[in-house]
Amino acid sequence: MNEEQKSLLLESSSRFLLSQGVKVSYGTAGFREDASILSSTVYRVGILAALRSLKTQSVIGVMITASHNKFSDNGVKIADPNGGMLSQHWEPFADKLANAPSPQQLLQLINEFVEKERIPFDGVRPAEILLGRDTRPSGEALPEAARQGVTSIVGAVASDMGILTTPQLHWMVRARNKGIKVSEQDYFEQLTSSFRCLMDLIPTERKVFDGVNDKLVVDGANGVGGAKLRILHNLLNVLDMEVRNSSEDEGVLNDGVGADYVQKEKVAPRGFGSKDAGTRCASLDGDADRLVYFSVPPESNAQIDLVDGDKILSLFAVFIREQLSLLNEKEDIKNCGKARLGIVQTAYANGASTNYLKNLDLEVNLTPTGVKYLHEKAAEFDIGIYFEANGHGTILFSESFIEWLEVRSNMLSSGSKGSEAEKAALRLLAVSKLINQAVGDALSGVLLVEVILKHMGWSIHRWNELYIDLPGRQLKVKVADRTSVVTANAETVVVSPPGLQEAINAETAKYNQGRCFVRPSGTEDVVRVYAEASTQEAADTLANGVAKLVDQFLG
Ligand SMILES: CC(=O)N[C@H]1[C@@H](OP(=O)(O)O)O[C@H](CO)[C@@H](O)[C@@H]1O
Ligand SMILES: [Mg+2]
Repeated sequence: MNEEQKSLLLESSSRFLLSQGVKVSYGTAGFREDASILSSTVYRVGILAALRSLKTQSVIGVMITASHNKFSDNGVKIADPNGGMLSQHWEPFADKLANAPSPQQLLQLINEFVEKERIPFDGVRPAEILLGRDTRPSGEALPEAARQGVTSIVGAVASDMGILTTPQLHWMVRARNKGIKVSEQDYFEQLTSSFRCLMDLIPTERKVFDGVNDKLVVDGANGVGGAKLRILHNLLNVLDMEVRNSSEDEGVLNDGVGADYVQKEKVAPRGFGSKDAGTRCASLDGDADRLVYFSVPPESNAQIDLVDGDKILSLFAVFIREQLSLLNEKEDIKNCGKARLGIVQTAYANGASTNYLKNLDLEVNLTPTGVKYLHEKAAEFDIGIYFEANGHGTILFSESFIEWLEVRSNMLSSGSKGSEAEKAALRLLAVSKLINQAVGDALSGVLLVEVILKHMGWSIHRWNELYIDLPGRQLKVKVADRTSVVTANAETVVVSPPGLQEAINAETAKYNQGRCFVRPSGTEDVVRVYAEASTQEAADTLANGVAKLVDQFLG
């Protein structure tokens, strides 16, 4: 770094001093804190993004959101060149940068990192950053802090893309680096055209819908997703859809609404009740990267029927598998049998979903919690489908498989127009354009679920009956130091403290179909306990028993 660069950094960072006593961490999904203390963090993430852009010589994204956290929080995360999460390799530097106590120490850190990573400054393409934010009022001022961070690197440019869902921003970064147009209109255009293509390819004999009514009602968590879904709905003009909880005029963001609340509490969000009994309902989270479905029972105090991320994954897997087997039926393209379809879940996936998928002869992989791990694993397959139980997930298509599909669909259409194999190839191509290839995206997820249900002729109840969830319970245990819990085998086994896993095993063995694991949360200061068993009562007792063990070993 030359002297001009150093003095620019010193000068601008003196305007964003760290609040006293604040220690932030990049965590599972970026920095999240009370919005009032975030401007220095966002400023520093601006610097980080510009450095990442120089290093990768690509466009980088900065998204200001705290997803499902409470209204008064906000947060910031980075989208890497392919639209995915920030490389894990850079996370320790992100932590150090955000916590550097003074401008001088900040400068020293940056200088050392630039040397170590050999970040090029001269004679290279200047850094370019896309900024996005959700609808939180605290997000109005924060993009300016990010912009000042970005422009404290000489020549760097920040483009403010305005209010977006997290997946829209990730989509734009990915598209920009592939040389594709990146406006919000382009995003909507890609989603609507691929959705229409899938609708046109629905087999005519299946167009009968076995549900009582075909209407979908969506809970927008009073966040950014509801308003965007309304736009999409108007553009499509073919879906019978009502969007509720779509802005702060209707209620507080994430307060008794949203996918996180619905999935964790297993209750209907505010604004939904027995009047919706039997109707297909869905819920987005605060920044619209998670999606769950549910239906409300007629009795007002009964539990909702939750159709979670595992079941969305299963629906997608059934559909993709059907298309691959249609392709296989065509004698001359048996090669597609080589297409590797992989499923990726975490240990939180309901055991019944994993059994169901394995019984379909699918390869199921487990990774640690956090989308960055699932995404990485799914990218190893020709088609990789990943979902967390909480509704964050997507379907990844490898570049080579897409090329193969394009060639095949062209060959097929010259030979046998309108064959089943050709339609299957076209459907898979349309899915690859509809479903977000960068991150889980509730808007594209809703459209894909809706069109697959129509394709299958399934109601939400038929879909929910793919398998019956095993009763489960999740608990949080507050301990002195959660980092003293060390796990292995995709977080299913505790290796430290010694003796804890043996005690968990002994407890779990007492229960029919018992399964239990514990791990330190990456976003909250707690150890999480997850238990499953053949009855709800047994799952509850197992979870409570293991929570006590955690307390005894670590309390
Ligand atoms: C059990 C659970 O839902 N864990 C969530 C939660 O992570 P924890 O590390 O468990 O706090 O937040 C992550 C980020 O949103 C999400 O990826 C993950 O699935
Ligand atoms: Mg989210």
